[in-house]
Amino acid sequence: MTLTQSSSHPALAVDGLWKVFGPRADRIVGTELADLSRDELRDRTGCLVAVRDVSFEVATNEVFVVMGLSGSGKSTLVRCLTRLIEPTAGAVRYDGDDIVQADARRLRQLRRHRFGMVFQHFGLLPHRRVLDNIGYGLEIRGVRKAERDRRAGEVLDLVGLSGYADHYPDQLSGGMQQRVGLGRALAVDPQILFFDEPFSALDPLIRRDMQNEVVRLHHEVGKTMVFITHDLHEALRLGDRILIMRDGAVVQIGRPDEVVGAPADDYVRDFVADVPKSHVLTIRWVMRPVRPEDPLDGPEIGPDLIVRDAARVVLAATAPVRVVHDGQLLGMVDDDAILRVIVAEDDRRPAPAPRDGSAPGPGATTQDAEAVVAP
Ligand SMILES: Nc1ncnc2c1ncn2[C@@H]1O[C@H](COP(=O)(O)OP(=O)(O)OP(=O)(O)O)[C@@H](O)[C@H]1O
Repeated sequence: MTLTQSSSHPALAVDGLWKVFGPRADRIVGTELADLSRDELRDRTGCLVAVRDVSFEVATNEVFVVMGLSGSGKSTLVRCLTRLIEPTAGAVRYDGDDIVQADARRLRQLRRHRFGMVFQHFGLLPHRRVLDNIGYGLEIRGVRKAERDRRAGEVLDLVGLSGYADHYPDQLSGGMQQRVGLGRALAVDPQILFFDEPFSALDPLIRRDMQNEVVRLHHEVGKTMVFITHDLHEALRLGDRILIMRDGAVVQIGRPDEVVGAPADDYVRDFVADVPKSHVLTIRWVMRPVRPEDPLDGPEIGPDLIVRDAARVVLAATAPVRVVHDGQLLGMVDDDAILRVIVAEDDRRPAPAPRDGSAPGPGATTQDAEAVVAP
């Protein structure tokens, strides 16, 4: 998971997307009615705005996570992306092809050939073996049985279910059933995989296992993934970038370190308050400008190294560590900067502001930089 920002040719581009439930929903979009409170809007029109003018892009091979509390509109959003729910307004483009404008035939084609979906309730066919469940999408595409079984067999190994081809879903644990769901989505070799809270029903250990599985699969097959969750830790673990939603609208889109290091508002700040910052923030967030008197013979590290992973090198060094990218010296890191982040995780009392004018990460405010070291 190395991609951190959208490329010029995104796999998915969402532009001004709205979903309003209720009668004559399109009269709400972009008017002052949409600014009414939820209750007022319901009383006056019988409508509810579930997705509010949402725009974002997902780069090819990116893992893009949509996160928000229950009712914030995540499921509605992801269903609009494949038109399982009909958007009220806006565009959803795949390689430039707007799915909102697609006729029924084109829509079917897109769904069969481009998308894979993994939901919380696995939706497995109970009377079919694991192998046949995994091959189901290929069957719908009209792929012959021998080829289906060959491909399903490959995917079976990929999702860690070797030896379970002939089992039936009810003979498997929840985690294993979700592996079948994952396998079924992967078997058709989709361009984009959509996950709608796929692991919410699993117990925490299995859930972690499955998250690792997604990370591993992403490394192996390198798919574009859109992942919905209400769990911040899941979002931070999986996402190249995270979109945070509230009341149907986008509150922030950023890399995990940006969301944790520079939360857009109090809503996000609350979300990330308990995140161990050294596990998420990169060296970029704690380095300071180079001073003329700095010795330049210390060790060298990259700016995107996670603070926790850099701690050993920095704390063992006898000179300040140089932060270098593409041969360019970006800044320096001292023991202090590392310790401030780590100590702040144990001790949430206000700590002193940085003494050395440490450079906060890209786009951060002074307040954000202080929040990083002294939450
Ligand atoms: N078919 C529908 N008709 C009317 N309102 C709906 C419909 N589906 C969802 N909503 C409302 O839209 C809002 C967003 O719901 P949605 O399920 O997308 O949120 P969510 O963030 O996915 O929540 P959860 O995590 O609980 O599933 C909620 O207020 C919900 O009650």
